[in-house]
Amino acid sequence: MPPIVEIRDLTKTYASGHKALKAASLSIEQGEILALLGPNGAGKTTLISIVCGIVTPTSGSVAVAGHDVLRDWRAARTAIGLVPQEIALQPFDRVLDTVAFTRGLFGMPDDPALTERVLRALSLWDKRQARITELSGGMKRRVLIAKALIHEPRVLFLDEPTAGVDVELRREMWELVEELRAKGTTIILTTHYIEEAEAIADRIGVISGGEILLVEDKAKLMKRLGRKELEIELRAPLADVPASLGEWSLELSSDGERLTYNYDTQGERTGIARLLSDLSAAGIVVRDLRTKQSSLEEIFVDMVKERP
Ligand SMILES: Nc1ncnc2c1ncn2[C@@H]1O[C@H](COP(=O)(O)OP(=O)(O)OP(=O)(O)O)[C@@H](O)[C@H]1O
Repeated sequence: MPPIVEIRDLTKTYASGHKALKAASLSIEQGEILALLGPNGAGKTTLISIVCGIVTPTSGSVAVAGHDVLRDWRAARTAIGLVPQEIALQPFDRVLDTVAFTRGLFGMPDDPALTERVLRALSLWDKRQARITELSGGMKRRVLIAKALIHEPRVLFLDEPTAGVDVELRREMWELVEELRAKGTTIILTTHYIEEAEAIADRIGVISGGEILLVEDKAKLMKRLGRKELEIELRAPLADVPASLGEWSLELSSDGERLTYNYDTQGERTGIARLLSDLSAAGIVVRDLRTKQSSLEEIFVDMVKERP
């Protein structure tokens, strides 16, 4: 199946001269949940805004459900729902009208049964006659989601859906995202919360300084997260790693006093017992051992730190 969203060599230079995106490319498969992780100012909102037709790209192309977002913008827009970061709602409108009106904006006839389904799914049905101003922040955010879903988009963009929301509501949102995906909706969310990406995404994309640094299957990334380091402190410094230990791919510190062994915690065996016996057979005396696990957070921070 062709990707539902195809982003190719997308760049955006704002009028200020700021390069918010530098040749970003990304393919999003139908039915997946992709989390875009990145620090403030990385270019996440710019990327989403271009896909949704709110910002014009400087160069590159984006197609949604096979429709170019510039040439064929109407068809592309119909395939997309966007839940923006900022809560922008008319304070005195009623919940039901706000949501139903949005469907009209897409040139679609009113569908009271669908409106009820969407509002019920978001626990807003009891509040349908409330004015926006009478709602809590979390409820307002759910109204934004209802507005984004009411024209039955195939792709839903959530720009930091749980920023400033309490833990309980955050979990409710995650469940909702999972339900939508089960119905076949493709979901792209941006987030600062690594645990959010871990909890719900199928794939994780890391963006920093306008570049997509990595897009990887979460399970694979978790495997990488599962890597551990064993630091072996030696009684006497080594000039080189002996050839008999070649199979272990050990790294020797520049002062020759430490060896580092990387291993996969999810593998059946770590090999540490055999490594220690091989070290002893090579006449190497170990003074101390330390293990260190790299977390997704560390991987993320390291990747992002290397960029300007
Ligand atoms: N309209 C604009 N004019 C000029 N610069 C802009 C404009 N919009 C965004 N930028 C700049 O582009 C860069 C990327 O911004 P963007 O909002 O895409 O980042 P982000 O990854 O969504 O950040 P955050 O996590 O803070 O929401 C930032 O440096 C921002 O200041």
